[in-house]
Amino acid sequence: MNNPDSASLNSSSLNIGIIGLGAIGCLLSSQMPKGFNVFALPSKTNLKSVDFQLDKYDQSSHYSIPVWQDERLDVIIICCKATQCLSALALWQHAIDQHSQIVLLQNGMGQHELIASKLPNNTIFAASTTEGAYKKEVAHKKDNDDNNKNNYQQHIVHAGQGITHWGYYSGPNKASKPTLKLDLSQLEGQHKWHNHIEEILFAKLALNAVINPLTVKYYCHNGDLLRNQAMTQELEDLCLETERFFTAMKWPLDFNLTEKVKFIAELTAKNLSSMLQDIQAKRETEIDFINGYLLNKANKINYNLPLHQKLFEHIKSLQRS
Ligand SMILES: NC(=O)C1=CN([C@@H]2O[C@H](COP(=O)(O)OP(=O)(O)OC[C@H]3O[C@@H](n4cnc5c(N)ncnc54)[C@H](OP(=O)(O)O)[C@@H]3O)[C@@H](O)[C@H]2O)C=CC1
Ligand SMILES: CC(C)(CO)C(=O)C(=O)O
Repeated sequence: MNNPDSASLNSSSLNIGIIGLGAIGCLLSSQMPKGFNVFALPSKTNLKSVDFQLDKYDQSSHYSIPVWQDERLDVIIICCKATQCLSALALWQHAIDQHSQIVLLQNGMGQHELIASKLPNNTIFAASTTEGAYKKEVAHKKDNDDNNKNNYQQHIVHAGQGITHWGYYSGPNKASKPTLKLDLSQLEGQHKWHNHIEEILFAKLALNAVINPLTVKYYCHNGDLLRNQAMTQELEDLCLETERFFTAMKWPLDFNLTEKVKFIAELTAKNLSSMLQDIQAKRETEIDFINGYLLNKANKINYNLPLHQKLFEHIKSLQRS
């Protein structure tokens, strides 16, 4: 289902800002139709544009997204990691006015509450994607001092097609169920409006909280979790602990978690989880917003999650080393 009311808005006159031009931010900006006014809000504020090559369906295309100058932004989509949301907001706070709709597009949970508390007058939406994309390399960096134009060239690979769900999260006019100004039907790829986006966020959280830390613990591809009896047993135990906690919290999970985790691990058998990729690249992981989010909520009701706790401490110790 598409966002019901947005089609009546003239999307081409909208100004869309994208904070975080990494793998998903670049992919999403490439999915905006020509004629949309899309502006980049990257981590390097001195750029004039963010330029990237995107490989998808065996084709390479080049994109150049102008960096936001002072345009009024109707919709701002935050595409950085959950851990980076607060600093990204601080960096680009001046680009946000109270009419800007904010969309958070990350794995994990907790960042929505943090951002909503910083922007109580803005309507917040959440999005979650099963698309797969990665940054191949920084091909080159051009500095043209003559016209003071700096371009930062990235190479993004769209590795797996998926679906992006969008939905209302929070805001000052909750009762009126505000709709997103962006008409999702005009975007390339699969984009769907969801009336209860928390369901999607919680489902992704449960999957990530099992697959990601286990692949780090065993330093393995997703599918390898199912090739060893002891590892599979641990995966099943972790699924059970997670499912029981979701039930205790009355969080939605309308599928059998063990079956779903096994299905996704098999479907993505040759993939390295995003958490393992972060560990390998010595980047901060999203553990605080995945297993850490569960532990935080569990602490508040004196609920024990021993398996999550152990994995959390393990990943944290790896991050420190
Ligand atoms: N990649 C994928 O296939 C998938 C990713 N996701 C989720 O999507 C989210 C984004 O992931 P992904 O695109 O892979 O991550 P990336 O690391 O590729 O991109 C994050 C981007 O945010 C930028 N950024 C960091 N801090 C700031 C800041 N203060 N202001 C502006 N920009 C900032 C980074 O810039 P810099 O590099 O300069 O720090 C980087 O370009 C994550 O939550 C991830 O879990 C979900 C499904 C699939
Ligand atoms: C579902 C999974 C585990 C697939 O790799 C993922 O979303 C991730 O790596 O973050």
